[in-house]
Amino acid sequence: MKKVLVTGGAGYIGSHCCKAFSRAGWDVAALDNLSRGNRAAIRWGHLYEGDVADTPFVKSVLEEFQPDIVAHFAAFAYVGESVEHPELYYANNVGGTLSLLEAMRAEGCSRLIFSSTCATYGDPVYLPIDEKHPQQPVNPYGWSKFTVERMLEDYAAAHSFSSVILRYFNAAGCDPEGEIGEDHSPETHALPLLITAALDSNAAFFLNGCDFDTPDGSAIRDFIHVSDLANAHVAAGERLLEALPRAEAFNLGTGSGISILELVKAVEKATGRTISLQLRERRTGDPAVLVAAADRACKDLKWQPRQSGLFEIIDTALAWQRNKQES
Ligand SMILES: NC(=O)c1ccc[n+]([C@@H]2O[C@H](COP(=O)([O-])OP(=O)(O)OC[C@H]3O[C@@H](n4cnc5c(N)ncnc54)[C@H](O)[C@@H]3O)[C@@H](O)[C@H]2O)c1
Ligand SMILES: O=c1ccn([C@@H]2O[C@H](COP(=O)(O)OP(=O)(O)O[C@H]3O[C@H](CO)[C@@H](O)[C@H](O)[C@H]3O)[C@@H](O)[C@H]2O)c(=O)[nH]1
Repeated sequence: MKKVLVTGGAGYIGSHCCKAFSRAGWDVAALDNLSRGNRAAIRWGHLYEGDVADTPFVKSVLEEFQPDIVAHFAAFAYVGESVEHPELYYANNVGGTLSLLEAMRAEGCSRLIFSSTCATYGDPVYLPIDEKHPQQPVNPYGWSKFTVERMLEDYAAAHSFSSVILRYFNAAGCDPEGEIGEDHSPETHALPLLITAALDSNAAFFLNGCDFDTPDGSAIRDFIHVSDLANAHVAAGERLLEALPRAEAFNLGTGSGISILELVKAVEKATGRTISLQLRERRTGDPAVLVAAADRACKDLKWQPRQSGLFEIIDTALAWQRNKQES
């Protein structure tokens, strides 16, 4: 049986990937320190509880589980926090990944899927953004992920590492079967906060800037359903088993941009409620528009977003949040 070790497997995207790999017949184990994840999200395979930066621990996990590949999600992932505390991002995202790579090298495991981001591109110089677009991050989070991408290219050249770098646009939505979802504390992402503002009449949604150079003044993002992202990882895993020592990058998005104000209206429509909207300053490090060209993933990974219609994204996220409120 093919085996995948999922770092960050108790987190939002990592847990959905554990489910997708398991469904596809892989033996799955998660490695997570639960700093930002949830034990309840571990439903497919064993949890090795610990830190990716703990090299002896990671080596012992690799030795015991003997994965064919590692899917590396464990990281800090908030743009705003990275601007205020860059040290956390360089330590965990860059330092943690370096420790992981060294543990893998010591144990003879040389295939990795890496969770990267459209935040490595910075402010777009053309749209939609393809993989050849210049990478000029505008926040420390983006720089931390860009640095790891460079590390993976160097490890491919020097140490025969094979990696697939997946640059996600905005992950959203929840498992359509309701088994897992998005559970951050505190939550900072636009869609779950909008749903909370719709369901709870005491909550408001704070719009970060309405003076972007976009048709309605709010930022535009490319929302991709988390289950579509998960399926791309399974395709990447299969490709890695055959791969040459190189680092290949793929964008994962839909190619359609949605403004945050359009998202507000769509959540109001889905819930039948009015959202109390308050304006505040732009968040530092926030590009106006991020929209993907994902043709390379469609061609080489034979991947298509199939569940990323806005209705489906909101519907699955809403079902998850309603269920959480009731339990
Ligand atoms: N959410 C998005 O829209 C998005 C977009 C692009 C890229 N990404 C990337 O995808 C990955 C997953 O994002 P997410 O939204 O699921 O985040 P998340 O915070 O829900 O999950 C991250 C998981 O990693 C764990 N973790 C963090 N540091 C660790 C460490 N040092 N050792 C062990 N475990 C550790 C946390 O406990 C958590 O369970 C991240 O690498 C993120 O940068 C996310
Ligand atoms: O209360 C809020 C929350 C968000 N936003 C705005 O909504 C947009 C989307 O924000 P958010 O949902 O926080 O996503 P991003 O900041 O785009 O970051 C996510 O998407 C990135 C890719 O774009 C990933 O790299 C990150 O890990 C992930 O957190 C941004 O313009 C935010 O300023 C608000 O206006 N109010």
